[in-house]
Amino acid sequence: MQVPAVPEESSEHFFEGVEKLLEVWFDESAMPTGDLRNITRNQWEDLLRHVKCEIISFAQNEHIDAFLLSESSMFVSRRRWILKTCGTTTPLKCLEQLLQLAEVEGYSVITDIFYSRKNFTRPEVQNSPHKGFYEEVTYLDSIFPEGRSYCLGSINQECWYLYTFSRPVDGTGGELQLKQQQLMQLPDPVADPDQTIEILMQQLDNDVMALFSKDKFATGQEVTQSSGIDLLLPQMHIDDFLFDPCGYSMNGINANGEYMTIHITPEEKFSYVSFESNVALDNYTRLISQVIKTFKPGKFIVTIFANKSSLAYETMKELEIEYSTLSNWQRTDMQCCNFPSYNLLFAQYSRGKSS
Ligand SMILES: C[S@+](CC[C@H](N)C(=O)[O-])C[C@H]1O[C@@H](n2cnc3c(N)ncnc32)[C@H](O)[C@@H]1O
Repeated sequence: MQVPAVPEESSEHFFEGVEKLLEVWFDESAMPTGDLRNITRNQWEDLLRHVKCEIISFAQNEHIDAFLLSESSMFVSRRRWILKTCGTTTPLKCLEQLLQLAEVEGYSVITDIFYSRKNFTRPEVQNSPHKGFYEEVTYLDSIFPEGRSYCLGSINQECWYLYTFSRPVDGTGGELQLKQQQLMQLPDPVADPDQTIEILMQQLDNDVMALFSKDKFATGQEVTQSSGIDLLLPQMHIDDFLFDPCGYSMNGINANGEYMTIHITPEEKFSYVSFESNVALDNYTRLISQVIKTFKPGKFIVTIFANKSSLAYETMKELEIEYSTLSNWQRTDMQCCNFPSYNLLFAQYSRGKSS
């Protein structure tokens, strides 16, 4: 596979590892036989032209299609679409085409949308409508007038932006449908996994980052095994890619339709690693520790979205113990938010001076 060359944003080499993450869920009640996976590869390629990225690899199972992109990943399941792209890509620009393609599948109502990203390292090199969060919100508001936008963390230092809209659960379908289901003893229609953890890491260990380069390994598969990425969630079927001269991306999918995805920008001056998964665990503390031990960041952000209220709070309590004042980690921020159908944990850590 011929991967396009990294776009030069200025004479000094720089790559923005920080991704823009877009997740859209469609209402299936009007079209129970609808399926976003009927959208063809050509249609996805056409849609991704608006984003300015390309498909470089593909894997699937009976629940989920996983595309590895020249700038990160796209996951397609029956009624949920996820696009994660880095660099100077423009993911919001494909939204209107996505809605048209979904409508052909019978999906005309969105139940949830999440758009999120960490603050960029170099916002000035981004393209419209991603030149700033206000511009992104204005663009999203023109499509989803009821969306809400938030900033977690410190607006003048490290932060994480979120734009979200959830269709209210009211008599127009949600609550009524649920009551009818309970009366008829039908299973909950929301069978798809409904939690997402992201760990966004920076200032990574040089020796670990040196692994993700063509100097050390020829293929993604070799570096997946040597780095220990294959041990993080062992049930995942992995599709990986090692960029030339450096850089790494992987998608993992399992038999339950859950996914994981890791993207690595190893260049020392702007090193960045992201880990994301919707794997259902009762508590994420062990997974977080394993990811941190694998990549050895100098600072990281954790976000957990879950519609099970206990999950975010339990993990929050344990994180407080694991990364307490007794360890070398300093918690710079921690916030917990209740949204209409989800709870969100946001926590930010950096290594203490002594470590
Ligand atoms: C696509 S990967 C992973 C991006 C991801 N968002 C992350 O976490 O950093 C980006 C890394 O691959 C390198 N790279 C090499 N060739 C590339 C290409 N054709 N397109 C994008 N990145 C490339 C970049 O310099 C960077 O280190």
